[in-house]
Amino acid sequence: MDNILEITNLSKSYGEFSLKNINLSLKRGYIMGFIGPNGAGKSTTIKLIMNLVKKDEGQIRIFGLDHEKDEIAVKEKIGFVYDENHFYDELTVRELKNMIRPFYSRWDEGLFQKLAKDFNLPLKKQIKHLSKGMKMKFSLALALSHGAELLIMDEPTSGLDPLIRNELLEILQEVIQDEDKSIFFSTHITSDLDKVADFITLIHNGEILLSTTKDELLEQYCIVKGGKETLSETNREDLIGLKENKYGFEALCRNKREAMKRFGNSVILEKPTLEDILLFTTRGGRTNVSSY
Ligand SMILES: Nc1ncnc2c1ncn2[C@@H]1O[C@H](COP(=O)(O)OP(=O)(O)OP(=O)(O)O)[C@@H](O)[C@H]1O
Repeated sequence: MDNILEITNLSKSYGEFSLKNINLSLKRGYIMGFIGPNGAGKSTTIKLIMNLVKKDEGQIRIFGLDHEKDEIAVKEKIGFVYDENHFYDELTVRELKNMIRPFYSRWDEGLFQKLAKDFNLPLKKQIKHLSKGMKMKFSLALALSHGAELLIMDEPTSGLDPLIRNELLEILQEVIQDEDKSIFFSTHITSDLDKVADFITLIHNGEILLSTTKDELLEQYCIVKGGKETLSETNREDLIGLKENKYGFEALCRNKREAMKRFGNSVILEKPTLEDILLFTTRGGRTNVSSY
């Protein structure tokens, strides 16, 4: 297996919040969606990968290299696209591109010009006058023009209107046609991932609750709905995010076959969306989630 990103036993503590023993890996040529509610630890994990904050423990290997010791070599091949205005506001798009370009030995000016055209980037406009969607596309054009093999994107679609979001997702799908590239993409908008993600990693309270292929997740998990009388001490053990009221219950189950065996025809089994999986696994109440 050719892992482009491999995180092993990563921990980081910030007083009240801590990332606990994070393990995940991403293969070359795939898109991983990194989902979790607000404050789950997504940005912290990304900052640790980018070596913007120091880890307490663990190992992060990117392209097989250590992210601290080999930082320069690693960063040449990473495109970091994130959701804050990190640009010099007064510069124009062209001026900023010219400032960034010398830092990358593999810069491809022809590709930048092509992307600028495809994305309709206004080269003469000051950064401060770009819309959020345009800033995101500019950031992506910079990343692709320096030959990034791994795109790390922190909430790239948040705050974008549905049209621009869709456009951005289509661009990502095109990027991934090049089998050498991989994308690690954090979001709390799960519908973005329905379309593009190959793998899903879910983080909650600083812990990875699951990390697997999207198809496996959507095929194996199911929502169980039924009357209260169908719940027993044994069959409730496998239920995730169980909600009960006086009429009945609903919960998520990790294994559709197991749910069929346990409940038979007495309940309704529904196919969950990624959003359902996120909501059931992270909401209060009884949870029972394995770490894959
Ligand atoms: N520098 C810091 N010092 C102290 N606490 C921090 C620091 N950075 C983040 N935290 C805390 O760590 C927790 C996780 O934050 P993080 O930004 O990683 O979450 P997130 O999953 O990206 O959330 P969101 O979707 O809201 O951006 C939060 O409780 C946050 O307050």
